[in-house]
Amino acid sequence: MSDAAPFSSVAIVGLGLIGSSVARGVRRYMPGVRIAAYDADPAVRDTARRLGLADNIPDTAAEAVADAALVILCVPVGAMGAAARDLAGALAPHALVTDVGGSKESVLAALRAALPDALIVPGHPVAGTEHSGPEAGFATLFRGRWCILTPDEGTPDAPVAALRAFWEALGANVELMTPRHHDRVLAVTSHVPHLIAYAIVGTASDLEQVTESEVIKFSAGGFRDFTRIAASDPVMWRDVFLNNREAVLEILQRLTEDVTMLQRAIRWGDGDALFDLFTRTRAIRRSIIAEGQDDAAVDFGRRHDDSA
Ligand SMILES: NC(=O)c1ccc[n+]([C@@H]2O[C@H](COP(=O)([O-])OP(=O)(O)OC[C@H]3O[C@@H](n4cnc5c(N)ncnc54)[C@H](O)[C@@H]3O)[C@@H](O)[C@H]2O)c1
Ligand SMILES: O=C(O)C(=O)C[C@]1(C(=O)O)C=C[C@@H](O)C=C1
Repeated sequence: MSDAAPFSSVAIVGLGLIGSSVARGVRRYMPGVRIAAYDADPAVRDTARRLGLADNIPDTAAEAVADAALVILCVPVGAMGAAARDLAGALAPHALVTDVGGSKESVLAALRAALPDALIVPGHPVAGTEHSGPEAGFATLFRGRWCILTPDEGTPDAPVAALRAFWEALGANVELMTPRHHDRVLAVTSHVPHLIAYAIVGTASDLEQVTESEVIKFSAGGFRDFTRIAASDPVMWRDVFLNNREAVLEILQRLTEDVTMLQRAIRWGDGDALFDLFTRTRAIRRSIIAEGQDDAAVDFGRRHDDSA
């Protein structure tokens, strides 16, 4: 185990974009930490073995987690319960169980129900791409990104500190919040934006007056950016919406009111209302960049820079 590594052995369950990025990150930033991994899909296990993502990739989840000090569930949020049930009775004593799911309240409930005696500290690295699968991951995915942990109030400090140190070793900045607050924040910053992208790309492809070839031909700029988001994994996003229903519906209601306001401004030629809103939104974009959080370009560089 390297000096900095907070866990001597980790088991990763689910070897898609996020699981394979964690595996690559552990190899690069915590050399010496033993990695075991499992994926329910045999083809993914084969690919992961070929890529050398872990020291051991057995054919059952129970074997993968048997000796792990940290178990990280990296499966779609709707599969968390099933993945956790596969581990029941197989966890090492004192193992810490965490996850990377994009919604937290329902995931925590599913993990608790499946593993009532386990020490669980849920997590969510707010970093990703529109790609999925074991070949899409890269070691630097979490660098400079936030990772949100949502421990219970009663959780002892030591495991939370160890998990914080783990994500920091992968390059992330860590913040703690309640699962409920997480779900409300992410509904605004991630979930509804994805829904809007899915909706506009679906609308464009349904338009009768504009042919599909025109949509493709003229998809520069704005629409093209939406198509990147709308190419994100259908299973992952179906599960996120079904598991963060309440917060997403609340934000959608607010959005609908704001869109109606814009409709009215356009109809009545209220240029000031449009100008004021667009000025405010431009300022938000600029403050995100000033905080170093915009990095389509940086990310592109990272992915191409990443030899792992
Ligand atoms: N993609 C992103 O941008 C992103 C970012 C942050 C967090 N997340 C979260 O990470 C999780 C994984 O997302 P991803 O993008 O890596 O998805 P992915 O589709 O790339 O990988 C998911 C993997 O989980 C496996 N799997 C499904 N059910 C399983 C089970 N019961 N047991 C074992 N393996 C199982 C699948 O075979 C697949 O290989 C999701 O919960 C998602 O919300 C995703
Ligand atoms: O950059 C992207 O492609 C993402 O969609 C990443 C993104 C996000 O919305 O910011 C997507 C889902 C997550 O759970 C966390 C991060």
